Amino acid sequence: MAEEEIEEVHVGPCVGSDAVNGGAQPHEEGLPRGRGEGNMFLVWEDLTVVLPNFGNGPTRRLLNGLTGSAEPGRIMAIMGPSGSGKSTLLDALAGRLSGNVVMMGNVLLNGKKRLDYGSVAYVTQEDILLGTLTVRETITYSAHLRLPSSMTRKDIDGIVEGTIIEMGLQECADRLLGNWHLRGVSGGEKKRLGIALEILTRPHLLFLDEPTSGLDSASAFFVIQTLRNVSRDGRTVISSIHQPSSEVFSLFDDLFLLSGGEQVYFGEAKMAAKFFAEEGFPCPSRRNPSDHFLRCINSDFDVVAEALKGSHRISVKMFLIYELQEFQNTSDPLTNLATAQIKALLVKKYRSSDYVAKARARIQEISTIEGLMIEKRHSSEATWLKQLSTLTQRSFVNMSRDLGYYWLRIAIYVALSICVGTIFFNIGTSYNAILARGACGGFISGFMTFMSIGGFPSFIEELKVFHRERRNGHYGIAVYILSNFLSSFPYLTVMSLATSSITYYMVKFRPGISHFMYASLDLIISIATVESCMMMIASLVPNFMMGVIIGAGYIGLMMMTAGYFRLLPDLPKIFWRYPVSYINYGAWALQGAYKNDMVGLEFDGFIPGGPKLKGDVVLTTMLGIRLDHSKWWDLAAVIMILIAYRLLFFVIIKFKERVSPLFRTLYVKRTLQHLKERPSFRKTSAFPSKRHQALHSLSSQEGLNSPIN
Ligand SMILES: Nc1ncnc2c1ncn2[C@@H]1O[C@H](COP(=O)(O)OP(=O)(O)OP(=O)(O)O)[C@@H](O)[C@H]1O
Repeated sequence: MAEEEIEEVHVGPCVGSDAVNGGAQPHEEGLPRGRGEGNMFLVWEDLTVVLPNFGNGPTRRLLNGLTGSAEPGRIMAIMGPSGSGKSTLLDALAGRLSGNVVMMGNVLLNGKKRLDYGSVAYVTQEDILLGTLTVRETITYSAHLRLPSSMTRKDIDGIVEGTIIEMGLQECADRLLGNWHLRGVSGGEKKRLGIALEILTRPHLLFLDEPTSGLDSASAFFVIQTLRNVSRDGRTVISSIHQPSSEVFSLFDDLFLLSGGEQVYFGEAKMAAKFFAEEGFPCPSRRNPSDHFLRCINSDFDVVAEALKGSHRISVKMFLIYELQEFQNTSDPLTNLATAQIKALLVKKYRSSDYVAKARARIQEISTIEGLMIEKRHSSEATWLKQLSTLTQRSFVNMSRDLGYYWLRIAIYVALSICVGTIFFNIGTSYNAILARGACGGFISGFMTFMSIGGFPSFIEELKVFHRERRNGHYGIAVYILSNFLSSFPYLTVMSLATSSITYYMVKFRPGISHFMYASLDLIISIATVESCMMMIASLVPNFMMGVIIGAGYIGLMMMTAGYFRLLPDLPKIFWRYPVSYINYGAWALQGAYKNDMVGLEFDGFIPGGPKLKGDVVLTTMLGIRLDHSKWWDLAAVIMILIAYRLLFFVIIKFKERVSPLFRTLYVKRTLQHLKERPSFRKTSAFPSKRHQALHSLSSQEGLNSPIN
């Protein structure tokens, strides 16, 4: 039976088709084709994505009336030339479209408009990973973060090892991924790791954006074969792929072929060659089918040919012309047609072909499969406490291995402290020492905390991982904030203790262990506050350079109004004194440090041998410090500002997550209104059917992804 089908498929003698799967269809192999626990049937109908232009220019259709479906037990390739809309289609199906584009049409999961994808995973093109961890550590931490807390460590280790073997990562399992100062694993290994992280929890629906880009053909084959195995486990796998080899192509069950946002073909991958042959473009012998399809529909070839025809200067160009001519003359009846024409012809032919009828029938069948309940669940099943301990541990390890996070700063702190110690050495209690003590305190609580900005680049890297994991629903914001604080605290303690012990004993501030402890605590909290402030800024401006500039400006402002460069009572009352100096952690930290050092001390008077000046008097009259509250209140104020910054980080992220859908709804409404007013924006669909029109009107009534009328 399978062989008969191969005969039917191989109209064009392309190489590679079914070389691996032997032409058997998964549903014939008894794979899930119907209702079942966790099975995910995805249907998209008349899917259009537009990039609105509210000016006079035309609105761009990135995708135009696409219809298709994906089923459990099968792996689908989304193929097309560069810029044809592969990533946009994946994003639309996964509900990840960027804010500036608008989607119309329906995406139905198990017959229902998607409310929550539950166990859905998305592997992006970009590798966002912590370079300081090994492959095994990365998978292990991810497993502990997401797998049920009821699982034993042994069970989790078993799953981790299984995943490492499944993705062929054994050889590099104990190598670091690598960052700016660590040489790490190869790009292909990182790609495989990215996939490993997503298949770890066996998601029911898996999207992958070009998982084989940058891989050699053997690795690409290996990756797609693994994904095919995942699909055979009853999972639905959809992957965009650029130009697979014939061996890789033959691993796919279904193919969705795109060109310029138009649907050229949707159906079984092995039938695509037959479709092309039937429409007059058979795949020549010894040509890779995917190469043939892309050559037929990639209109960039026209541009290249045009550009080359006028030029005879370089032999390479001549060679390319020859290649093109050879392709046009010898391959098949497509001969002298421009690829733009071939593409238009194929799009038109496909719409009236049997393949559409077959696909439509299957989509209808899928839609009648009783809507399976998709539980609204998170992709993590670990308890909050387990997530907190795992994240804290992972972050701590990352900080310990990333030179730029703390170690470099600790070294600079030590060096600067020695400089401060020598400059203000044994400062004493002379009249002149009053201002010197003030200056020294101002420098330590100002510049030493300012240096925390140096950890910003490393923090931004960590934040990227947080955003990726957050988007995939691995854990909440609060657990991340707390884990970041806990993991950084030991480093802050080392940094502050090193600074205060060197400066304290060299400068000879107020003696006594309690005074030393207060000075250290004041510094720890101040540095933690600056770090929290940078965290808040990073949540607003995730761009590295912008973040550093804005952060430096903000902290500079805080230094200026802390009470050293201009005494607090002398600050202009409006704005600078009230409220800026009151919400300034530096002002409170400096007041606490001055009180800690000077209350109880006695200084020489202006006239040698004259009456001594009490520290309290010096503080109030010369340094503008109010003594109506103790130094502990000052410390409490800094702690409150620290908490406020962390809360602000939480609120900003939550606000962005909650409010952006509202803005998006408004944007969609405005776009639809705009398009309604443009008669030129006509609806085209590969599958014009009464059913999807009915669905459209339904979705309009429900205020869903409304179509254009
Ligand atoms: N958010 C967006 N804003 C503006 N243009 C966009 C947006 N998303 C996609 N596009 C445009 O839509 C077209 C298709 O992009 P897409 O990334 O989906 O193509 P692709 O087939 O995945 O390309 P490649 O193979 O090169 O990754 C491109 O011209 C791209 O510039």
